[in-house]
Amino acid sequence: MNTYKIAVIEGDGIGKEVVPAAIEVLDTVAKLDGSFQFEWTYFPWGCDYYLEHGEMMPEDGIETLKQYDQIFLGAVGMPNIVPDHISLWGLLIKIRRGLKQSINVRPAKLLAGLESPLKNPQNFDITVVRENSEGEYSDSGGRIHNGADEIAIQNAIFTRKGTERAMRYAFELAKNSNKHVTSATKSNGLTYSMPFWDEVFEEVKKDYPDIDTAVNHIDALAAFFVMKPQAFDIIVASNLFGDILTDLGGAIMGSIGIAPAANLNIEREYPSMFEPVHGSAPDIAGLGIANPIGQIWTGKMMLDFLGHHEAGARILNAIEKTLASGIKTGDLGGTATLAEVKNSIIGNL
Ligand SMILES: NC(=O)C1=CN([C@@H]2O[C@H](COP(=O)(O)OP(=O)(O)OC[C@H]3O[C@@H](n4cnc5c(N)ncnc54)[C@H](O)[C@@H]3O)[C@@H](O)[C@H]2O)C=CC1
Ligand SMILES: CC(=O)C(=O)O
Ligand SMILES: [K+]
Ligand SMILES: [Mn+2]
Repeated sequence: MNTYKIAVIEGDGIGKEVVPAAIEVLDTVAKLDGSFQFEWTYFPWGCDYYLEHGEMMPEDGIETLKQYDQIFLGAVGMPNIVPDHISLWGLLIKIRRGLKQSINVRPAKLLAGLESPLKNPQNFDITVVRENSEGEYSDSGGRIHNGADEIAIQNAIFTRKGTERAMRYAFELAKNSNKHVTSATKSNGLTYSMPFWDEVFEEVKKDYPDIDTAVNHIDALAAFFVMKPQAFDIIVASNLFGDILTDLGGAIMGSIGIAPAANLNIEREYPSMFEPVHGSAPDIAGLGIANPIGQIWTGKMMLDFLGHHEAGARILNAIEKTLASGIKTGDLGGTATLAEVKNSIIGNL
């Protein structure tokens, strides 16, 4: 019997609701499978912790996390109490970088039983490979002067290593699944980073002569997500472009509340972190009405990463069955509670 030691960080807002629900689902599927089990260790890190301790996680938090196989996280952020850049850089982004989770994989596909807000959604099935360690998410810059003279500078960092790594990951995914790769650029507006991005893409694609490629500016790409999402397979995008595009990916599925994600340490040197696309949703936190599917599907991605593809497929099937039977939370136009959706998924397992 394999025992996986998982560090659990529920975080803030609806993270505290959707994570326990997903853990119940994962424990159920483990029992049914019989070949593995989870050992969950909870860390109370987040904005409440910050109010008490003045930091989002302890100083040795990254070292602590290294002792676990994987990390299962909900969401971080309570913007009315802690400024978002402090909470995210103090926990979420600190872990992504500290544990070299350089790739963020975010699928978006039409699920059975779900109505897309698109009028005519074809059977789209997209995987966004988001560069997760650098790019526009940067703490390089500064603010000087006050009032009318005030200046803010935010640098974007693009290294050859990081750029190439994300692109190669996308091409490898495409190679193994007979798909094509689209690069998200904006080299008409950004004069250094995105021309560099385009050059690296041209170089990397030479190593994959059998894989079809396309290059789209991110603005047009966003429009195509609405008009013809079926045109895409694998998309490789910078940190910020991938961030924005994957909320849109959630939206065209039906809700960002169902969109899953995986922050991968592809070298498997440190734990990876599995957390859904959505944030802490302060507007609905504590009401028991959040959609747990994003977190549950994220659990499926963790199972896939651990090599339990059959157990993972079971979860997605159970999710689709629940949706097809009309049990949906408010974000999907339904009236079910979080608990009702979770219990239905467990029943379908
Ligand atoms: N990875 C993370 O931990 C992320 C954290 N955040 C943080 O979350 C906080 C709120 O950010 P927002 O921009 O409002 O984004 P958000 O994703 O938390 O919420 C956007 C909208 O989607 C809805 N929503 C999100 N997840 C849902 C779910 N599972 N079920 C039903 N409805 C859901 C919310 O109710 C809200 O109306 C901020 O502090 C932000 O920094 C935002 C995005 C990612
Ligand atoms: C912070 C955020 O929105 C994300 O990483 O998806
Ligand atoms: K999240
Ligand atoms: Mn985001």
